Amino acid sequence: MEKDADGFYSPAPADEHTDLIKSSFEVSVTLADQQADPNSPLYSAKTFEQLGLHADLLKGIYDMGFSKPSKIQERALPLLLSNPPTNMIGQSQSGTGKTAAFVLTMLSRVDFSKNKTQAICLAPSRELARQIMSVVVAMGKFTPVQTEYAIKDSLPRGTASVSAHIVVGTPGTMTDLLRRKVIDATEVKVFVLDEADNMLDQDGLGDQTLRVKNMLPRTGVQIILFSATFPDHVRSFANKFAPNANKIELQKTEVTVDNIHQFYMDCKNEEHKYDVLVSLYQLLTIGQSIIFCQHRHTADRIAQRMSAEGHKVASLHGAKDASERDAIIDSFREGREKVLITTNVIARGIDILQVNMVVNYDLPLLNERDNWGNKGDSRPDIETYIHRIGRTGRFGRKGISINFVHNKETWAHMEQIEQATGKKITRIETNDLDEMEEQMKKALK
Ligand SMILES: Nc1ncnc2c1ncn2[C@@H]1O[C@H](COP(=O)(O)OP(=O)(O)OP(=O)(O)O)[C@@H](O)[C@H]1O
Repeated sequence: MEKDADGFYSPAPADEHTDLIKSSFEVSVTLADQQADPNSPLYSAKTFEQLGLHADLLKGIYDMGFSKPSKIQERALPLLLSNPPTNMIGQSQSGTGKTAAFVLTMLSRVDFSKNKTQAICLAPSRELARQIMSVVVAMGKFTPVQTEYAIKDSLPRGTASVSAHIVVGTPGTMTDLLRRKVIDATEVKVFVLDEADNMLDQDGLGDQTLRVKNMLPRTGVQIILFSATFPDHVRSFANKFAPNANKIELQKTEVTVDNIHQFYMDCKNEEHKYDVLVSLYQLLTIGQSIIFCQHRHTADRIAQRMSAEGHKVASLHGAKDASERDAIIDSFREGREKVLITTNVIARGIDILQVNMVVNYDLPLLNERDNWGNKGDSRPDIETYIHRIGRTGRFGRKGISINFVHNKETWAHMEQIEQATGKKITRIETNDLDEMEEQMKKALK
């Protein structure tokens, strides 16, 4: 099975199982080469057969077109599947296959003869929850797995109870369904947090996630935390949340993958950023692109302006209603839209292989407030940066990110990002389209 036009999995013609990574530019690197390179995060010495998976799940994996596990899958799966179940805190770069590791664990631990919820997975956005569900359904294709969403507007009004084996959702709706006993948690034995550092952050979803955990059985639940990033300030909470966990960790400088080439453009001012973005349009539409803004209103404003000037772009953010959000991301997955202007709502986890360019129209910032709630000095949000650029360069593919800087402050932010990630960010001139195209082609080769 390969991803269909919707970006979800569906059966592929037999001859389409190829290791060649497709891109709009000619690409010579093959996935097989990378999976044979011990320095690659995709490397594995083992086969899926050696990881102790059930035959029905192996069928699901091969049907998705996977041939070898990645490093995180090889290392995590034996630990995740061993008995007695042990908690896991797992870190691996963006786009290296963490989803399969936790989805296979949920599917392996479910007793399909019991119509009870046995695994719960939380993600920070409805878009990511829906994507994870598509992987559960694809990998579980040869099992009798029943699934249900816990995302806004997903259950018909008046649903009294859910008996699905696996429930995937966002923390607010999950809390609501557990509290109202629509989901019976008494038989839950696996609890997964994808993007765990974000889910546990006290400034973010931490409280809600803890509320969900407190409604699960006190013992006998295997807690699985996965992310590409685990900043120091959430590590200690993660250790408490998933006690005695097996840990797979990355060094700080290993967190970004080398196949994403990072650039910056020195814009004159805020308005010039818009002009530069418009001048990039042709390059943005060679493959697909995601443009990240700090605020919803910026995303809307840019999208409206560009549309009015005849460019085809879409915008997506958390202020849109659920059905509209689903339609926009589905349309982008299908490739009907090539440029998506958005906020941090889809900075994490979203896996669309055709995305070969990410633009940080605004660099991501931490919400710094002093004790009185006033805005203090701004600092770049390094983790969000890493996740944003990780929307390209999925599973060994090449990708490009471009940061727009336009004043002293944004320059300083970019330098801090460069320092923290240990990766060079190369300048591209804003006024030389040919050179820009050349650089980009080189980066994608
Ligand atoms: N063993 C494999 N062989 C081939 N493709 C794989 C394999 N494992 C995962 N993939 C593919 O790699 C892509 C990235 O996987 P996934 O979305 O799980 O990454 P991730 O590590 O969760 O990234 P992020 O940190 O951004 O959430 C997906 O398209 C997935 O189908």
